[in-house]
Amino acid sequence: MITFESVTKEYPDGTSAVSGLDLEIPPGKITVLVGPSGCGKTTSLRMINRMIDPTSGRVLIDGADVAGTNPAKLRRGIGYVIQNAGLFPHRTIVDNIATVPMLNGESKAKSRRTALDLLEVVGLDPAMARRYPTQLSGGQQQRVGVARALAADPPILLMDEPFSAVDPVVRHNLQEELLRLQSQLDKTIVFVTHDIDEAITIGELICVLNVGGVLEQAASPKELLENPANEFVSSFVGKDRGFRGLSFVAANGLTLAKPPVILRGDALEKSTSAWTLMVDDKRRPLGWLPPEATTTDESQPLAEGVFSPDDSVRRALDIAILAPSGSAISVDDEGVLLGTVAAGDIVESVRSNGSSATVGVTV
Ligand SMILES: Nc1ncnc2c1ncn2[C@@H]1O[C@H](COP(=O)(O)OP(=O)(O)OP(=O)(O)O)[C@@H](O)[C@H]1O
Repeated sequence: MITFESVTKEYPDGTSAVSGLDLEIPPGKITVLVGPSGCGKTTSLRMINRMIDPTSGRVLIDGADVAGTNPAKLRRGIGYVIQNAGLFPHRTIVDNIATVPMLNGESKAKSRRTALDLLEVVGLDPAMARRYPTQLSGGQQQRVGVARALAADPPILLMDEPFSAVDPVVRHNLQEELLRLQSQLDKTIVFVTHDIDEAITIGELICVLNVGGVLEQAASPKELLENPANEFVSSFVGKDRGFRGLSFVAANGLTLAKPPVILRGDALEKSTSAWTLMVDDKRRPLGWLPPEATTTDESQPLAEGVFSPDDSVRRALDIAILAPSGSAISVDDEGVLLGTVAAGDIVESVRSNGSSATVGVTV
């Protein structure tokens, strides 16, 4: 548990970066500090590892005031990841990652073995170990940054806009990767971003800060979308919070229809006015056949994907909107067809169960 007790930070020029921050950051979860530029996110984060000391108030880790711990020692137990990874340019990837274990007294050989293992953990080919940072893409460097922060196996990980410098696709992959890692590692992660979408994707607790380091709301993503505490939070969360709220509604309650189905290889007996789903011999969906199709060669691949009952209504609606047929296909764990649901029926289902902002309803 990381606790901020009435923490204030005023810089020597009089800037009030954080004022009277009271916050409890739970262990083993991802807590996101989010807010507009200059609201004191980085300042708050850096007060945890004493890169910055508060002007008044206390930051406690498991009840102990960090002010009583030697900063260098403190930082070796707290991983730190920043934008652009901040790798040492003249060290190879393996040596970048091995730095902290070596500082902690591990032998070079053992530290390098740890580093190679971590490359795999963060999804990088160990063959990259001998390269230098500039020989990696931005996303790969960011993964190395995460591996380096994990190298001493610290219980706490501080991440300051770690994925901001990469393109949206890589960013999405890195977010997914972080969630996958966290499901195995259970670290206490404090993550700074100015992007509310990123906060909602990865955060278990989201702390919305206003300029001057004022905490406007600390809540789960679902709670934040459902009940923004005030005007500032609701405008920061965005106008489409109703749609985003569907991320927290399970798709398992949607009523599925049985679409017309044709087996791959079978001849079309008669043309139909409806979209027909082509399946394989195990009833796994392969593609949509347009109305009036005369041959299965006209089938359109399922580029938009399929959803499972464990997915969210948002995912189902997204698929339905993108699908040429206007319907989303649901499959079981083996990829076998369960049924389909049209975009309009998804919306109707949500509406009849209350507005989508009333997340948590089972449709
Ligand atoms: N060393 C400093 N001296 C004076 N003022 C500073 C210093 N560092 C930060 N500030 C100011 O403190 C306020 C909070 O800065 P901070 O970097 O914590 O914000 P942030 O929310 O992380 O912003 P961003 O999203 O733009 O990175 C800002 O007004 C900033 O200009």
